[in-house]
Amino acid sequence: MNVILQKSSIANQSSIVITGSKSESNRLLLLQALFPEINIKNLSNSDDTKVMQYALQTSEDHIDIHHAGTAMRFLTAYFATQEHRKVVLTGSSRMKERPIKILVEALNTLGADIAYLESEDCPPLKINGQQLIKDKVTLNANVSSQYISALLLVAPKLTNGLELTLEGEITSVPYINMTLDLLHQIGVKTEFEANVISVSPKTTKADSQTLIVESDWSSASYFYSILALSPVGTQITLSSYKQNSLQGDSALITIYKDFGVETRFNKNAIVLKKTAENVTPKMYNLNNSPDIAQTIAVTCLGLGIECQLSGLHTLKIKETDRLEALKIEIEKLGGQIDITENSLHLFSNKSLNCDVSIDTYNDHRMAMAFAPLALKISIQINEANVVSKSFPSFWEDLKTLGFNIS
Ligand SMILES: O=C(O)C1=C[C@@H](OP(=O)(O)O)[C@@H](O)[C@H](O)C1
Ligand SMILES: C=C(OP(=O)(O)O)C(=O)O
Repeated sequence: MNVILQKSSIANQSSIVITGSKSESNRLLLLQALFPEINIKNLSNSDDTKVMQYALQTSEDHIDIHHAGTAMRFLTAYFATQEHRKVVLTGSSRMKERPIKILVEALNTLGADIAYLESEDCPPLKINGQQLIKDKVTLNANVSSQYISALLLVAPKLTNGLELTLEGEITSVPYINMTLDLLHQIGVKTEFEANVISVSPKTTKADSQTLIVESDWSSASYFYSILALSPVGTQITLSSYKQNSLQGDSALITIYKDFGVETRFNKNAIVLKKTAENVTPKMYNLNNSPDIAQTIAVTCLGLGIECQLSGLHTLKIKETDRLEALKIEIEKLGGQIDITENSLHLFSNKSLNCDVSIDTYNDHRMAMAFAPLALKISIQINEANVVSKSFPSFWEDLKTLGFNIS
C-alpha cells in the first residue's frame, strides 16, 4: 500500500491516544512468562508486541518473529533457559542480516546450547533449552543494548543470578536502565556500578501485581516533528505519559524545545504546543535515543536548517541501514547530506522537490519520519503499511489531525 499525502494544514488543537511502549511491553511480556503473577495494562498493539506475545504462548517448535529485533533478542535468551524446550527462532530476510553473535556467545558461555542454522552470527537459531548454572559473563556493550536487556530479563530465573561485565562504550543506556527498573518493580535486586551489572535470583513467590505500560515516546516523536513544522499556536495532546519516564526517547521534551515546541504535563497527558519559530542549526548526540534520529533529521530538512547528529553507530543494523536510507530519500527531496559510520550532517536548504515518492525499506520509522513533510509539500510514501511494526493507527491518527491522505 502506498499513500499520497497532499500538502496539508492541521487543526489548531487535537488529541491522540498513543499505544503502549513496545519496549516496555516486550520486556513485561517476557517477565510475565517467567513470573505469571504479573498483569499488564496498556500493552502495545504493535506487530512487534503481537509477535512477542504469540511466541511466548505457542508450543510450536519453529517460530518466526518477522522484523521484531527486541523479540528476536529477548526470546533467544528466554528459550535458551527453558529446559527441555527445543525451538528454531527465525525472522524476516532483514532479521537474518541483523547480528546476534554477541548475545549467542554470552549465552553459550553461560552454558546454553544455541547454533546458527544459516549464516554465522545471525538468525535463524536452533536453541536447545538448558538450565544455566554459570553466572558470570563479559560482553561487548557498544553494538546493541538489546543483548544486555535480553540477558538481564532472564537473569532472575537463573540458579545463581547473573553478573554481566560490559566492555566498550555502552550504547542505548536508557534501554538498559528501563530493563533494570522493571526488574526492580517486580521485586528483583539489581546493581549497576561502573561497567558491571548484577541481578539476584528471584525465588519468593509474589502476590499478583499489575504494571501499566506508559505510551510510546518514539511514536510521540512524529507529533513533535509535525508541530515543529506547524504555525505558532498549534497544539496536540498525547496520552498517556509520565513525568518520570523509563523511555530515553522522552528526551524529545528538551530536544524539541530547541524547535519552539513546548511540552506541558496535564494529568496523564502531554500537551505539545508550538510557541516560537527557531531555525538555528542543531547538533545532538543520539547515542541514548537512536530511534528518533530519522524524525529529527527530517524535521530539520522540512525547516531547511542545518543539523549534525552523532552517536548513530547502531542505525546501520536496524530494520534497514537507516543512514543509507536517509541519505537516498533526503537527496530525492533535494537535500544535501553527508553520512559516516556513526553520524550525519544535513546542510541547510532553501526548498524541497515536489511530488517525490519516498521508499521505506521495510522500516516503519522511514515512513513515519517523512510523513510530516506533507505540511510543506505533497509527498508519496511507499509501502506505508510498514508503520504497523510499532504504530498501527499512524495514518488514521494523521487523518484525525487534518492530513489529507489517500
Ligand atoms: O531494548 C529496546 O527496547 C530497544 C533498544 C534500542 O536498540 P539498540 O540497543 O540496538 O540501539 C532501540 O533502538 C530499539 O528500538 C528498542
Ligand atoms: C530499532 C527498532 O526496533 P527493533 O530493533 O526492536 O527491531 C525500532 O523500533 O526503531
